[in-house]
Parts: sequence; C-alpha cells; structure tokens
Amino acid sequence: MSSEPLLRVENLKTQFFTESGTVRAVDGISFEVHEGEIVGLVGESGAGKSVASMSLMRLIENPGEIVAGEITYKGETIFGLEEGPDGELRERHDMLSNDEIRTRIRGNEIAVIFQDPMESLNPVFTVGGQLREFIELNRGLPEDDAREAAIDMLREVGIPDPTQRYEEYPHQFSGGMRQRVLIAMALACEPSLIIADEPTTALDVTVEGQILDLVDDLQKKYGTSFIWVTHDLGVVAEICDRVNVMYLGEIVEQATVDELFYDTRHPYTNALLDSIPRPDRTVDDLEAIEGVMPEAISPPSGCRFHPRCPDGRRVCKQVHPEPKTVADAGGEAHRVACVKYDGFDVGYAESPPLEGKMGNRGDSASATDAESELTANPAIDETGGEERE
Ligand SMILES: Nc1ncnc2c1ncn2[C@@H]1O[C@H](COP(=O)(O)OP(=O)(O)OP(=O)(O)O)[C@@H](O)[C@H]1O
Ligand code: NI
Repeated sequence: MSSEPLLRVENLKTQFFTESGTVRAVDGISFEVHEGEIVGLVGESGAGKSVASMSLMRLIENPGEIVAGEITYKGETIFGLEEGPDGELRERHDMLSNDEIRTRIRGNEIAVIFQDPMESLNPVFTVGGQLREFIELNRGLPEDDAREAAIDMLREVGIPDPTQRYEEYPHQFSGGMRQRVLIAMALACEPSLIIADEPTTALDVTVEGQILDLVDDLQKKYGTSFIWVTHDLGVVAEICDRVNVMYLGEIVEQATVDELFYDTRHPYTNALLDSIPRPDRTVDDLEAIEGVMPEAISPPSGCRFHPRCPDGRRVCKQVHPEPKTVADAGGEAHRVACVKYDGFDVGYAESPPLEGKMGNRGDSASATDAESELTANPAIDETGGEERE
C-alpha cells in the first residue's frame, strides 16, 4: 500500500525493569496500520501482544518503559527519542504530551477493548449510565442527547430492547452482551483506530463468531481501523486483513492474511496453524507446539524459536534474524525472520541440524558433528539459559 499509514510503529522496544532482571517484552517490532484495515497481532501467551498494544497508547507503567523506537499516528509523534546535546537519548520535542495523549488521543482517536468487560465496566452503575457518561465526557453532549446516543449505540451493536437494557447492570448482561457494550463504548467517539485485546477469547465459539461478524459489519460501516490481538489464527482468518505473528517480543512473520495462510514461511507460524482446531480434524490430530515459550527475561540465543523449531540448525542458535521481505504479493511485502530462506545467506543449508531435531527433515549429513559439538542435554543451550520441555 502506498498511502501514508494511519499508524506506523518502528523498532519499538518496551522493557520491564524487575528485580529478577530486564524483561524484553517487546523487542524491536515494526508494523503499520492503514486506514480501514484490521491488523492482527498473534502469538502465544507472553509473546508481548498486550505490552505492544499498551505501548501504542503510552499506557505502560512502572517498572515498564518504552526504551526505543518510534510510534507515529496521523503524522503525530506518540513516541520518539532524539539525541540531546550531551549525547543522551531524550524524548523528542514534537512528542505528544501526557495531557495531549489523555485528552486528544485516548478514546477519541484510539480506543481499546479488553478481554474482560468487567474490568472496564463498573458493577455498581447501570450499563446505560456508564455509556452515557462516557459520551457526555468525550463528546461534550448534554445529558439527554448523550442518553439518546447511548441507546442508539446499544442498538447499533445488536443489543435487543436497548431502551430497557439501558437501565440494567453489567451482571444482568451475558458475556457476549457485555463485550458488545464495550464495543459500543469504543465506537462512541468514532475513533480512527480501535485496539482490541483478545475481546472474544473468554466467549464460546458461537458468541465469538457473532461478535466477529458484528465487528466486520461495523468496521465496514464506520471505516474504523483495528488492531486485533489474539492467540488464535482462526480468529485472524476470520477478520484480519494483515497479520503480524509475534514470538518472544519480536515479529517473526508479517503478511496479508491470504499470504500468511497460503504461503506460510515461518516454522512458528506453521506450528500455530497446526494447532488450530479444524472441522476436518479430530482433537487427536491437533499438534501442540512442542515445548513452552521461554521467558522474555533471558531469551534463547540466535533465533528465539530455535529450541522448539523442527527446522532448527546450528546456525539458528548463532544468528539472530531480522525480518526480511521474501515475497511481494501485489505490493504487500511478506516479511519473515528465518534464516532458512534465500537472502539471509548465513549458511543454513550447510549447517547441521540441532540435536534432538535429527530425523525430522532427513538431512543428517553432519549429525555426528552436531552431536559432538552440542551438549548431551537438549534442554540446555549454549547461552546457559535453561529451557523446559
Ligand atoms: N508489569 C509487568 N512487569 C513485568 N513483566 C511484565 C509486565 N507486564 C508484562 N510483562 C511481561 O512481558 C511479556 C509480554 O507480556 P504480554 O502481556 O504482552 O503478553 P501477551 O502476548 O499479551 O500474552 P497473553 O496472551 O497471555 O495476554 C511477558 O513475559 C510478561 O511476563
Ligand atoms: Ni495479552
């Protein structure tokens, strides 16, 4: 796409400075969101999806901090650093102030929908009252008009008898209906971008499907862009236009939805795909991804996925791959961070398979070499960091 993106994130790094060390929760991610598109952030628990989302709204709190990168929204700088006269990095002079972020950006320009509506809804006030107050505050409408707008929004998101439900309390709504209320609240100020952090994860599949359909309709009607955070590639397939696959704080694959599903490149994306339930497979056929994701506090050397990767070779332990464009589908770059692809040129083809991975792919030419070099225990890598099986 050639138009200026709505949101541009470049080399974003967000870290938490904890007693046990620095958690590199988001470690240099770059992506864009264009007007009117739904962009997925997908990955397992702990990949850094929520921290990335919160960073975009500058909602990271102590001991966390955005330490590098640039976030540009509609040409304005949400985050950016520059070198000061003493060589120290400091916030850029054109970076929006906390006040501007609070009054102009959050809610009005960029809204968020969280997984648990009960965290966003106050149990002691009526649903309608909360929505009305939100509209009063953010759109500056008088009470009666805000009430009417609130009822309209409830109707818009498919809540039956909105005038009556307006008077009810959050606990009187089902999970799906509460999630609809949050969508109404997010849409109330007609933001250009909505960040939805796993909003359907707690719902059953049927209700989830209904909410995804609703979002699809509303997206078309209002032209709102979305960042959709999920661990479920099934959800991605249903509503996203483009996808960023995250693993341990990094984006390992980035492509349009069609490219990602029909020309999957990264072994981690493949593993995620294999773990999606599909009608043509029984639960027994599902392949769980081997191993667990290591901690972001001491990520594995080289490619962070190498300890779990079926295609892992010795070079994967040594070289840390930055995403590279491997295909260009109609002007939409398909990027992947995996040295087994052309263009990385780090000798993947000649590199021996990692111990414990042999036999997976048939190439065992240097198996003995690999065995003698690596420790006998596949759970320990060269950096000394421990992984669990
Ligand atoms: N306040 C915090 N202090 C320390 N570490 C944190 C904090 N918040 C998040 N992290 C760490 O940052 C990393 C990324 O977490 P994040 O919540 O973004 O993951 P996620 O991809 O959203 O996972 P999930 O699917 O479980 O929501 C994790 O290692 C997490 O432990
Ligand atoms: Ni999360």
